[in-house]
Amino acid sequence: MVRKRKTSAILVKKIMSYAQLLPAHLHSQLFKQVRSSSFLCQNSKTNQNIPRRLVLNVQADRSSATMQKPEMKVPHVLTVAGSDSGGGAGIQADLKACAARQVYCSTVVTAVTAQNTVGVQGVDIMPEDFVAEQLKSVLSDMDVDVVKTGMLPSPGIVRVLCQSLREFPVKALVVDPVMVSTSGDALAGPSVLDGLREELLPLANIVTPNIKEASVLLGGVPVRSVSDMRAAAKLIHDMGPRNVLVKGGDLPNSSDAIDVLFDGEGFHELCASRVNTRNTHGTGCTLASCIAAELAKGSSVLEAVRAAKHFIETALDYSKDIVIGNGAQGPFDHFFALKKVHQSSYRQDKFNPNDLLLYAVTDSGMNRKWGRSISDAVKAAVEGGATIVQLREKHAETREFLDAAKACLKICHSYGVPLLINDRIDIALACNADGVHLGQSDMPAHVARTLLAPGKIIGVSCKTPEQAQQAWIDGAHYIGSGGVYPTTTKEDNITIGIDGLKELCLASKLPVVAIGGIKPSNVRAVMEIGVPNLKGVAVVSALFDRECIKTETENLHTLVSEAVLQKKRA
Ligand SMILES: Cc1ncc(COP(=O)(O)OP(=O)(O)O)c(N)n1
Ligand SMILES: Cc1ncsc1CCOP(=O)(O)O
Ligand SMILES: [Mg+2]
Repeated sequence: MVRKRKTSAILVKKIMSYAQLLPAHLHSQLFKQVRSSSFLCQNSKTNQNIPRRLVLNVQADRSSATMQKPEMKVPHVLTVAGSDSGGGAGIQADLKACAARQVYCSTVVTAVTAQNTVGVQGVDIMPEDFVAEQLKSVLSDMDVDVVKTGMLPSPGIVRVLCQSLREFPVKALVVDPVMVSTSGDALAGPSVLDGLREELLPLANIVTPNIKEASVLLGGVPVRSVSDMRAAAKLIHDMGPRNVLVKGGDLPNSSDAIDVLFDGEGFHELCASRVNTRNTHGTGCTLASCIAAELAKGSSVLEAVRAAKHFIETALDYSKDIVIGNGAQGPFDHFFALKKVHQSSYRQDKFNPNDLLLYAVTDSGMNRKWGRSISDAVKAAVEGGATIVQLREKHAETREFLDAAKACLKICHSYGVPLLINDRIDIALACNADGVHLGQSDMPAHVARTLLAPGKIIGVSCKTPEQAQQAWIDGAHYIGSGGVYPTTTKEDNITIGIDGLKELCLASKLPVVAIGGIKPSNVRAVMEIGVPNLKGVAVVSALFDRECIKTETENLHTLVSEAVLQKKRA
């Protein structure tokens, strides 16, 4: 009896999947036959049971009813790199990074290294003809979106790669100019440099040198500070790549991992917390592969770089205590998201607490006063360096709010900045915003969590340690706390002062952003309260009730970044 029920469940499943392959007009035939008793026969090739009469009908009907083939384009990165027998870097890191970012990855192997956590014991370089053959195999057949390069150990390999890229153009090229392994062993000699500089870099959308590689690319110019990194990024940009990301992870005397991105017009300084761990082997390969994966999915360069940096920071933090190998530098775990050990995964997914640095909160009254649309105001704020935006449109009609939210989402995402909606979960759901900000009288965060997709950000306003404790239990990602100073933006708002803010921060594990009356003259005093989970300031009038939003945002961004750096140095 039990067996019979099991069998029929399997058959129903099979029939349903078979139905998906058929043109719609054959579905009714299939289901009619399912009800009759003699509907199964064996397919001679696959030995699978399939509906008998339907097979005959499909054969008779071939000319008009071709089998429907469901087509789904899979984002695809091709990595052209060396194999690391230890599995931490090279091709192996690239495969894991792309898999973790849900992107398909094909591989062209340029060299095989004998390598472990101690160092590189041997390198066998592939003949350039065979690299060319691998490139042709993949590029002539598969729909590759982005090519990412790692170890290119001979000038001939650089040459055949450039020839292949000209023959089979792709959407983007990410060049990680790998020259030295993390253990200090040389992986590409000076003979490769000319080809890299003259042939490959002009084809690249982005090149990602660390400070040592930037220095080598520039013929030995020292790169020792953030301002050296900016100068180096500009000079490397002159070699032809559209974007240059100089990675400052090895900068001396820096408690943060600061990278500089130059896009030919302006600089973006991207800051991530330095994770104290030995397990950093493969971070360069992984970062470049994540950037490639995000570009393959359609992100902008800035968005891709931000997402990749956040991925690395989270992976390093998750893996900081794992032990693989006996050497000085171990690999890390790319698949932290599969292991729900840390916190529940939604708390980590999309949210980067560093994004709270300069939180721009809009106000419809102020935009009306200055004759600006919501999207123009938001554009100016993100151009000026706002790191997260909240639409707080208390008087907007639903449709107007939704249209504005959609437009703002496009703008924010093109700068890699998350967009949250104040109060209105319906608007957040309808425009697929990155999350919501909720007050004490809004929907409780744990209920909002059940409505929003996993990974969407939830912020909660709190004035007291008890409210902060509840926000943590409810699964909030961050707390907005204030008014720190008196404000006219929010009626009847109780001021908690610097002391109230500090007390709340100390009582919570969650990242906190301070709000209420914050402006250039007091931002330093707020950030100086000396608690690690105070991540930034949220501001309405000091940005949106001013003549030039972009200038005010730039100014405040500089002040708050300086305050954070100083806090870290202290
Ligand atoms: C970042 C941030 N913090 C606090 C608030 C205030 O939210 P709430 O208490 O719900 O008040 P309204 O903004 O809805 O008036 C906020 N909006 N953002
Ligand atoms: C929304 C909100 N919540 C607490 S204070 C405040 C208003 C902040 O506005 P401003 O930055 O203009 O003081
Ligand atoms: Mg509210």
